[in-house]
Amino acid sequence: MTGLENTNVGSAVPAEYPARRILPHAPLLAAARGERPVHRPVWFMRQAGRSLPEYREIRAGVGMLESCFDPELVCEITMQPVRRHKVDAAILFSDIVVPLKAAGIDLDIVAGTGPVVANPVRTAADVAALPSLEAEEVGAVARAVGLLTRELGDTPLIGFAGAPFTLASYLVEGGPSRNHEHTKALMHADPKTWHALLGKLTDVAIGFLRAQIGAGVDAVQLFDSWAGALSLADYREYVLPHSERVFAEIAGAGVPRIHFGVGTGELLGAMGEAGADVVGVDWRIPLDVAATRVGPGKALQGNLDPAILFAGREVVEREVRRIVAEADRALEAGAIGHIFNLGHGVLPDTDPDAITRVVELVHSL
Ligand SMILES: O=C(O)CCc1c2[nH]c(c1CC(=O)O)Cc1[nH]c(c(CC(=O)O)c1CCC(=O)O)Cc1[nH]c(c(CC(=O)O)c1CCC(=O)O)Cc1[nH]c(c(CCC(=O)O)c1CC(=O)O)C2
Repeated sequence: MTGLENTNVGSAVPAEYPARRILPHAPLLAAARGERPVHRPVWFMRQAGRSLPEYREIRAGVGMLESCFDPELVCEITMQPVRRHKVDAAILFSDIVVPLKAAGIDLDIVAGTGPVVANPVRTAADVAALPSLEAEEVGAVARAVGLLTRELGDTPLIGFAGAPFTLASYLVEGGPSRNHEHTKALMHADPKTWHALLGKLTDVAIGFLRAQIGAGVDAVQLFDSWAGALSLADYREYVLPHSERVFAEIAGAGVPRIHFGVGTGELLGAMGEAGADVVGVDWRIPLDVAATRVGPGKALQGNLDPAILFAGREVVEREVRRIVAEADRALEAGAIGHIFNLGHGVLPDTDPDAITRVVELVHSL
């Protein structure tokens, strides 16, 4: 019993995917598909957010989750880094817990902490009581995507969802966690309940991604930010089948799929099996080494350490050049493309001008 049986895929499933923008020359989409981009694409996780004064200004007095359900505000916040940095992709301003909130789970995002869940999920009864995600509950997000596809012109829009394991960790721990002890205890002590929980969260992720794809995003990223807390054996047994189902259920949409985690150096081979087109790599492993672990036929994304942006122009330039050289060696080692990114999100106090300079440098290489 893997817990994968008779799980209904979330009802946030459009009948069919409406026509999407055709962006024949978008470097991000070309790199993801192994075609030759006109220049090396670059974007940054968390590019929309606290590093930008214009973000802090427009968010003043508006709650984080409240802002995620305001289509016009989501559109403006998403556009801010695109206008300022001239990045090769926009990433939808939302959060990994948005579909959980939309489904009716009692949680909030506490500044300086992150998502906090009122009633942590610990038992089979808690799992059985979890609500499923209905399409209309994320209608505001779909409307934001619609506004953005008109505003963005030829720049692709990346949608995203939290991966089943990372979402489960927030629900079981009740908030950010260093050791994930309640999550791992449930995983090992009650596999049946664990797989039932991940099955429900897989449906939520699929439903959230399908709502975004149906509204016109051009690529998607699955954030398994906490997967690095797991051993390879546990990742394969308790997590991979569920992440695999997310990618399989959205494969028909024909949009590039990016699979990202943090601290995943030992998991890259298994993550490569989940079925995504691109694997995001954190800064702890060189991209050419990552290419040998992920296996051939995938594009790679990454992987500048976000902290390097605080080290001054010379260091940033040296490190960007190193990563581009490692990416070119990765292409010789079987990777089909490279999307320049950080190894995790932009840190809140980053100098926005340092980010703009990285875009200019990457485009010049
Ligand atoms: O420190 C805090 O105030 C809580 C930050 C936090 C949030 N969600 C959270 C966390 C935990 C964490 O990031 O460590 C929880 C969260 N949100 C997200 C992730 C995935 C990840 O970043 O690894 C996670 C888990 C991060 C982790 O636990 O390591 C995803 C996320 N949040 C967000 C976005 C969208 C975007 O950046 O455009 C995205 C996805 C796209 C991306 O990463 O680029 C946006 C977001 N979420 C949030 C914020 C801060 C809101 C504010 O105070 O103005 C912001 C904006 C910003 O980062 O400045 C809230």
